[in-house]
Amino acid sequence: MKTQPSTPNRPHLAVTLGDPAGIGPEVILKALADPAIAQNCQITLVGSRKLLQGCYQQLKSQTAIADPEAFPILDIDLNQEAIALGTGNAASGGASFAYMQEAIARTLAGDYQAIVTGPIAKTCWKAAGHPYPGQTELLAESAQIKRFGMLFVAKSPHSHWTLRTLLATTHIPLRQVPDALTPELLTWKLDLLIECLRQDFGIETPRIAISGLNPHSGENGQLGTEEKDWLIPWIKQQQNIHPQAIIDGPIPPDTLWVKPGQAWFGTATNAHDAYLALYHDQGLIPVKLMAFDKAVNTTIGLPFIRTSPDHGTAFDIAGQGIADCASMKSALWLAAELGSQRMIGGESKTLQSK
Ligand SMILES: NC(=O)c1ccc[n+]([C@@H]2O[C@H](COP(=O)([O-])OP(=O)(O)OC[C@H]3O[C@@H](n4cnc5c(N)ncnc54)[C@H](O)[C@@H]3O)[C@@H](O)[C@H]2O)c1
Ligand SMILES: N[C@H](C(=O)O)[C@H](O)COP(=O)(O)O
Repeated sequence: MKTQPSTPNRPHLAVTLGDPAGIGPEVILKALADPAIAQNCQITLVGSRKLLQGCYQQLKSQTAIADPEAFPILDIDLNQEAIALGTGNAASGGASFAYMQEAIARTLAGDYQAIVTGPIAKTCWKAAGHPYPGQTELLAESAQIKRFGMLFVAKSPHSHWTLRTLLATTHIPLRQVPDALTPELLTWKLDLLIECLRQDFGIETPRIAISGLNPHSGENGQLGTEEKDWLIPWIKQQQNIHPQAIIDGPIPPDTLWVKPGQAWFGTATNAHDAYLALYHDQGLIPVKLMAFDKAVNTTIGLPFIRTSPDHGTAFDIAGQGIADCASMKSALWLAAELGSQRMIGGESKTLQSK
């Protein structure tokens, strides 16, 4: 398939279908039923044409859904017979991995400015012989990037305030978290976050809140010593290193989320521009509680833009036509917005009809 060149300020997005047994194809076609998205970017679908057509035929009578033939399709048809909606397996994992590989290779070759990924199941990748912790790590490895981050971005429909949460550690067992957290790790995660807030979100003097690890941030060593031993001195050091940023913390991990919760519902105006959570569920429980239907998983530090919905494959509802496409829509919007900003050299550009 020949790819079209990107037109000025209208970035070209490669949209991978995710696990073909999950809700990825459904939420992508539902999101693309909104014509405003394609006004602001070019879309190429990466995955099985047959699967997309099947999804469209099955759901077109019951819901607003885009005809996949309205978009270029990079057709990758792999062992279709072994794939059953709602049951992820090695075949579905192998297919979603192949979609990603193709999208990444073409993006690195310059065909696309961004990759928007449908959800995959890590167990299915493992069953197919690809034991990556997630798509994030495959993207970073393929781009030969060692320093990258998982940032969740969600715009409140109530107040229009934006919640940004970076996870310092991601897909590791909880038991390993305290050992994985080091001043070195947090230093480059914070550097990456500050750079991203400036470059992609136009926030020159970002206010960042950093979570503690232990209950009440250790209560002066009584409930855990990481804060006293190194986190508090490290934060003081970072405040000196980054005079153009305001860095607060460690804030006790429970109360950290009170202000963003209020800002989300419009009852506080002084929440931080970004939050650095120390582990996966410390950051993602509040994000998904507030914004499961809005949040976008963004990989920062890559040479291209990557966004994804915050939800997973939802095998339990695949094929029923009831999957909510709002998070996928937000992922497409954010990729288009960040892509067009980078194309015009970092100047902010508001998208049409958002
Ligand atoms: N972007 C990604 O690739 C991504 C993100 C999160 C989880 N995952 C993976 O997905 C798999 C399943 O994870 P899980 O069960 O923890 O989370 P999940 O998000 O797939 O499902 C959690 C619950 O939310 C519901 N749900 C999810 N998305 C929905 C939508 N758009 N509309 C309506 N209901 C929705 C599901 O039906 C389920 O009840 C795992 O393998 C996980 O690693 C992938
Ligand atoms: N931790 C993410 C979430 O819960 O939404 C998700 O699993 C990310 O996975 P990828 O690395 O595949 O984007």
